[in-house]
Amino acid sequence: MRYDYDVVVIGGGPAGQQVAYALADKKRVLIVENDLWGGTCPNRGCDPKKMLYGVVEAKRQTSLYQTKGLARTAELTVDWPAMIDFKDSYTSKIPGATEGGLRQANIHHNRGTAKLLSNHAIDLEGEELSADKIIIATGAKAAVPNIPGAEFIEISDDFLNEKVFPEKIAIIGAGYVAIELANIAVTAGVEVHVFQRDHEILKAFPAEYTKQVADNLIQKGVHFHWNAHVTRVEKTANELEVSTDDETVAGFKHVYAATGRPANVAALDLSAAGVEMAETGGVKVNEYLQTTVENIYAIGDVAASPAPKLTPVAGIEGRYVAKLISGEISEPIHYPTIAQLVFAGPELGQVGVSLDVAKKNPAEYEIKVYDLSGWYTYNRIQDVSAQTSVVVNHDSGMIVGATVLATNAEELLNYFAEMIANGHTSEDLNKWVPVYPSVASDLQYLYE
Ligand SMILES: Cc1cc2nc3c(=O)[nH]c(=O)nc-3n(C[C@H](O)[C@H](O)[C@H](O)COP(=O)(O)OP(=O)(O)OC[C@H]3O[C@@H](n4cnc5c(N)ncnc54)[C@H](O)[C@@H]3O)c2cc1C
Ligand SMILES: NC(=O)c1ccc[n+]([C@@H]2O[C@H](COP(=O)([O-])OP(=O)(O)OC[C@H]3O[C@@H](n4cnc5c(N)ncnc54)[C@H](O)[C@@H]3O)[C@@H](O)[C@H]2O)c1
Repeated sequence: MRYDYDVVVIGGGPAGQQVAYALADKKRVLIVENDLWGGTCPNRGCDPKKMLYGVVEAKRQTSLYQTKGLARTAELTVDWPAMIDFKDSYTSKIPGATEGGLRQANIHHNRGTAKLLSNHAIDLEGEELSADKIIIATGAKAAVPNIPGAEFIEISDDFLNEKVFPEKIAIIGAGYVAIELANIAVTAGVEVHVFQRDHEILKAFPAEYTKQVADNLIQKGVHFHWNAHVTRVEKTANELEVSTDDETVAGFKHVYAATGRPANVAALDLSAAGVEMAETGGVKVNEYLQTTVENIYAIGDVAASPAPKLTPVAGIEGRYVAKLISGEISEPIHYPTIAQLVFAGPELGQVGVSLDVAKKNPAEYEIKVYDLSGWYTYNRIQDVSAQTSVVVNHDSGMIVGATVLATNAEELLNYFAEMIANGHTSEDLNKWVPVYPSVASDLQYLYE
């Protein structure tokens, strides 16, 4: 049977693009996108978020040097509209540049919403196209609680595009998105209220560290409403009111939902091809990222794979499926060490064996806690609360996990990720001469 394409990729985000580029020279590939080429990460996720984070972090880090040689004659303030313009100067180029890249690589690409018609056919805006293999890479979409007033609730996409200083906002949820947006807003001078249904934030991270993140945000001025089940949002004149079981808080300019990002499958009509969803959410996949239909794969945020939903993971899954399809490999996917980090000023990140796992297996692991404020770099930048907990394997003596809460924690965490992934020991550290003084040269303190 001759199909129109060897491979049709649905979704032009980080996951879908990796497959398309990796197979461009080997297969007849079509990639389709119904919104912004580039997907969530560069248009309305990681990259624009970090543009705003950079601005507010500059403000916070400047304040660390107060009384240490940096005198402030006027208050440093965030100019919200200028900050959003700065972000737009980056994001506005993304869809065009992404499409240009596909064109240059001679990858067939079409705009439109794809819908499955069978296991070998899709409908693209009324046109039927057939393919030997179909890759579902449609990402995830923010969930909005189904409560009275849901029509007034916005999501992170809206926050990142808000041109007017928002004065007072409510955020429902306390996961990654909520904490990162709350930090940006409060540092920019916005009154921020976070409504969380229990008394925990950032559940993927160890509680002793997330408590510190919450305390830092409270110190910056965030109002946490714990055990708060938001029951309705009402509009009064130009303001919004948020009601929970216990209270009503008024005066909000915006109410944002940050209550998770379920798989984006609404338009796909998965059942037409026999593709099933996993009970936990996401498109059900096996260890080859195959869905319940042999020739249809799911990758990135849309897939119910066991890895965290992050851009580098979308890339790994995309490259894996491309190699599988081109016959370069035949083994199940193997995920390397994956570092995760919340940009919360200071940042909280973890990699490798978690503290929870280490605590449950004391015969195997030892946890070493380091007060980083004594390390040269953290003393120099005056981050007096910087800390890391390192998990060491008793038998090998090697570092197998780390949690870091510090300014620019991503740097230290990336070194830990490298050490863990490659099984580096203290002797290996002595084999290179990093720039002195720097975070890398500070690593010697781990073995003193
Ligand atoms: C606010 C925010 C901040 C984030 N920060 C980080 C971070 O700092 N670090 C990190 O690693 N990750 C971060 N993430 C997560 C990261 O953005 C995702 O993990 C990543 O974008 C997943 O890539 P993907 O290709 O699977 O999905 P997406 O990037 O969502 O791409 C899927 C694409 O498919 C398209 N599509 C959907 N349905 C159809 C259809 N039927 N037909 C055609 N096209 C369709 C969509 O329009 C979209 O462009 C963040 C996410 C958010 C929301
Ligand atoms: N720095 C990063 O790498 C980064 C940043 C942002 C997002 N992301 C990715 O995006 C994913 C989605 O982020 P997220 O913050 O939307 O989800 P999340 O799963 O991290 O957090 C969801 C939060 O919403 C709460 N919640 C869920 N349903 C609720 C309801 N009905 N009412 C009240 N609260 C409710 C949960 O208790 C939790 O606090 C993350 O898991 C991560 O993979 C990564």
